[in-house]
Amino acid sequence: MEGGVSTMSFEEKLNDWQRRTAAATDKRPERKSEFLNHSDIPIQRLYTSQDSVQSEEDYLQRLGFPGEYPYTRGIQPTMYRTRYWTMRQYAGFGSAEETNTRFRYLLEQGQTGLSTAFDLPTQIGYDADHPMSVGEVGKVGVSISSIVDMDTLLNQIPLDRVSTSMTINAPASVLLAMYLVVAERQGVPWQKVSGTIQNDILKEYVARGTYIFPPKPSMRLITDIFDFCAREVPNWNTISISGYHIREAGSTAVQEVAFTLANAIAYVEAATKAGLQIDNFAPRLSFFFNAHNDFFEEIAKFRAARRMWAKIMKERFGAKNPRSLQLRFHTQTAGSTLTAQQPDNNVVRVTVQAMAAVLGGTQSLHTNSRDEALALPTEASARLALRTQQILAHESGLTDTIDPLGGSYYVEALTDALEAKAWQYIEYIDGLGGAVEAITEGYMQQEIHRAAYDTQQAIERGQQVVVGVNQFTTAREPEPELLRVDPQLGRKQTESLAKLRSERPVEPHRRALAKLKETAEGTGNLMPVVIDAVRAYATIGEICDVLRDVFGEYRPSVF
Ligand SMILES: C[C@H](C(=O)O)C(=O)SCCNC(=O)CCNC(=O)[C@H](O)C(C)(C)COP(=O)(O)OP(=O)(O)OC[C@H]1O[C@@H](n2cnc3c(N)ncnc32)[C@H](O)[C@@H]1OP(=O)(O)O
Repeated sequence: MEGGVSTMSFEEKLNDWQRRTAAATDKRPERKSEFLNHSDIPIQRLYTSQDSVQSEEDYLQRLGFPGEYPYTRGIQPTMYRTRYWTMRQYAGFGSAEETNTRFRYLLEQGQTGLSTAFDLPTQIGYDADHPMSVGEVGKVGVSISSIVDMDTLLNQIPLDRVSTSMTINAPASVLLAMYLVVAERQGVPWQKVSGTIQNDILKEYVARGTYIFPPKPSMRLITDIFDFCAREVPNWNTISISGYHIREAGSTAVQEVAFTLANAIAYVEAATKAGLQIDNFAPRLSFFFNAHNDFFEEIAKFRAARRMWAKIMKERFGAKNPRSLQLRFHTQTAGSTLTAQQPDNNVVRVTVQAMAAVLGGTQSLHTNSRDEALALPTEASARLALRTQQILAHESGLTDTIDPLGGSYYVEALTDALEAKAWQYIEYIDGLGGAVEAITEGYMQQEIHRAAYDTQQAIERGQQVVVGVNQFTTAREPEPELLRVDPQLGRKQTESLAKLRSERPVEPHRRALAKLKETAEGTGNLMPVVIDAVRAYATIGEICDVLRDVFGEYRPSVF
């Protein structure tokens, strides 16, 4: 020290602080000997400029400006200053009529997009009157067997103004066909229709389970949709490549990003191999991520995923259209973190998770309802979940500047760390021959199971606190009011299907299914023939049965 002015460099001062602090912890130890997040990334005591952006050049390379490559700070130049994310609550139960009522209620309450939950029979391509459907009709979502149900579901919903997401995978082409036929009946041109189908079969094999066909024909169905929509339904998001379910199955945040992007690479490869031009279909690929509990890790995850996708599309696939490089994603708060105990605590969890999604730059958001660990949400709890988003958008100030946590020493360091670890997985999966191979061998499944097991152990040992479950428990609380699905629905749907089958014109129906079979056996695009089958009142079960006959069914190995 000379004249009171320190001559120590920043680094020396920092090292000095580290030494002094470490010495102090000898007397008063920190809560844990090591702070590791769920992805096994060590969390330092302190982050400084040394861990973050190093220079203006480094900033331009790694962060860039919003709306510009590599999109770390967001895909839109103005983000929420121009338009909030779409508030898109996942909803559906019972009959098409009941779900239509819920849809219209949510829109009246200020929701800005729709998202459809289908029941299990619909998701695996069985009609409501199939023996496999008994006991499941309308349970986890709405029951849709034919265009008649779809017409009711979308009654008085203006399809040229409201965008609709449909969580449908193996039979995605059938539900998309139904949606387009309803639009046609409403007089809305397909050019004006917008929405998303999940259509992500690879994660069904890995984590979610509603597959029908083996990988090869499934990839064909998906590629056919990319191709058809690029020409006929240009505003339709043809796939929602989902890390959400991978995370719900117990993966880490790093695995969620890595496996999702590995699956996305497989879809792009399948489509380019089928002769599609990358910049024709890539702008309509979309993503779906989980917003879990670790606030900063989640924000970093979204930012890392965006940067990685931009690099993958530019460097690996040579995409030129900026829209092909932009990772656009929907987020849902983590269902697996909701607890049946003390359900009001879930409102707090959901708020924190939703904040992470917003600070991570999501395009669309579902906030879970407080009672979802117990049943499908009641109207009141669905409204509260929507209000949570509205409060974040309109009251919190989170939306007034772009990427408010950009430049945070910690968030930037964590973004880099997540990215580095996710690339390691992607390289490993490339080495196995890609995502389809990795899934067939059970690699992703085993990695997820290992992470899920570790979490469960940590919770059971009390190392990971779940408020109200393994700490801060209370005596039993009163049961909240729950939504119950009409137990008579299966019978009612069976009756209406019998009526449809007896009233529809026989010949067009027969011809449409014969044409579908012929096309499935050949190589033509399946979308136009599925649409014709829907127009001829073929049901989802009938269409999927034709495809089952030609394609066979997927039987998973046990991992
Ligand atoms: C758990 C459960 C289960 O397992 O069953 C599930 O799966 S539930 C799964 C539920 N899944 C979902 O709900 C998936 C939802 N996904 C989507 O909505 C989509 O795929 C999405 C993520 C791309 C979001 O699409 P979106 O239409 O809501 O939002 P977008 O961001 O595309 O915005 C709509 C239009 O506004 C434009 N726009 C947006 N923000 C700005 C801005 N700041 N400045 C200028 N323009 C803007 C966009 O470019 C776009 O126009 P243009 O189009 O012209 O560019």
